[in-house]
Amino acid sequence: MEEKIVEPVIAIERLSVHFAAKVVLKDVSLSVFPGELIIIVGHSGSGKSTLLRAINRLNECSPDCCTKGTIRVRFDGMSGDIYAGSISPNELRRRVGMVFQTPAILPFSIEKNITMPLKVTLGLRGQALSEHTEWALREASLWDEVKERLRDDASTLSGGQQQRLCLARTLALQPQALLLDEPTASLDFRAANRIEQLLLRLKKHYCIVAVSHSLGQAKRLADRLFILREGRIAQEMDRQALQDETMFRRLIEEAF
Ligand SMILES: Nc1ncnc2c1ncn2[C@@H]1O[C@H](COP(=O)(O)OP(=O)(O)OP(=O)(O)O)[C@@H](O)[C@H]1O
Repeated sequence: MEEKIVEPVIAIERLSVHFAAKVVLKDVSLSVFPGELIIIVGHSGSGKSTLLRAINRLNECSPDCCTKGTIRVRFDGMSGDIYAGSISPNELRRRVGMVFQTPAILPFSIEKNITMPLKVTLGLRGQALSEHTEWALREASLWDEVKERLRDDASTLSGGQQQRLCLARTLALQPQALLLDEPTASLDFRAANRIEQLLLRLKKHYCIVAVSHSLGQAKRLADRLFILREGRIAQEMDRQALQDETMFRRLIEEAF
């Protein structure tokens, strides 16, 4: 029987990023396959957030940023090198949703945090708008907690709920990949655990690249782990290496 070749959804090749004279990423290559959850770890300042931001071209918001190398994507309705000029950053960011470390809620009600981007970006109105809003809140495992208080200000939610609201807002635009920058960093154990369970469910439908400071979290969640050191990939571990305690410790010691 012919073996089916699985193509990566995101293929990063020899990516280098500078801010003015400062080299932050050097020759980074990694691929993300369908349904994979990739975790990036590394010391503070090793370039983890810069790598995430390169995938949806957010580094370009800094005028002194220079990016070299390629990032090829294969999404429904979009394929090619995102830096080659034929893909618009806005279209790219719809397909590659990003959630930041500190929940970036909008200063409106819980409901409006979802409906506003849906109206502006997808032009939804009426019944379609409310159905899609409910779908996104369910997808982020938040609906049952907020369905009776949709008109309350989003700032009245707990930190973990705000993080899931941000995730719901990202999912509402139906991305094909998710970039998560330390999604549980500001949460207590219980709230972090809820997000972890949610990510394990979501990875069946989206490919996910997450930055984490927790090796325990990486062991629990990652299909593959990448360790960044001074802007380069110092180590890659697959699920087997992550589960083998002796190998895991040896590779971590080598890389850090
Ligand atoms: N817009 C920018 N302009 C100049 N330097 C930047 C910019 N963004 C990031 N840097 C620098 O790039 C380096 C890597 O930053 P980055 O945020 O990617 O690190 P990180 O590994 O995510 O760190 P942390 O774990 O502390 O969040 C840092 O030295 C940072 O100061």
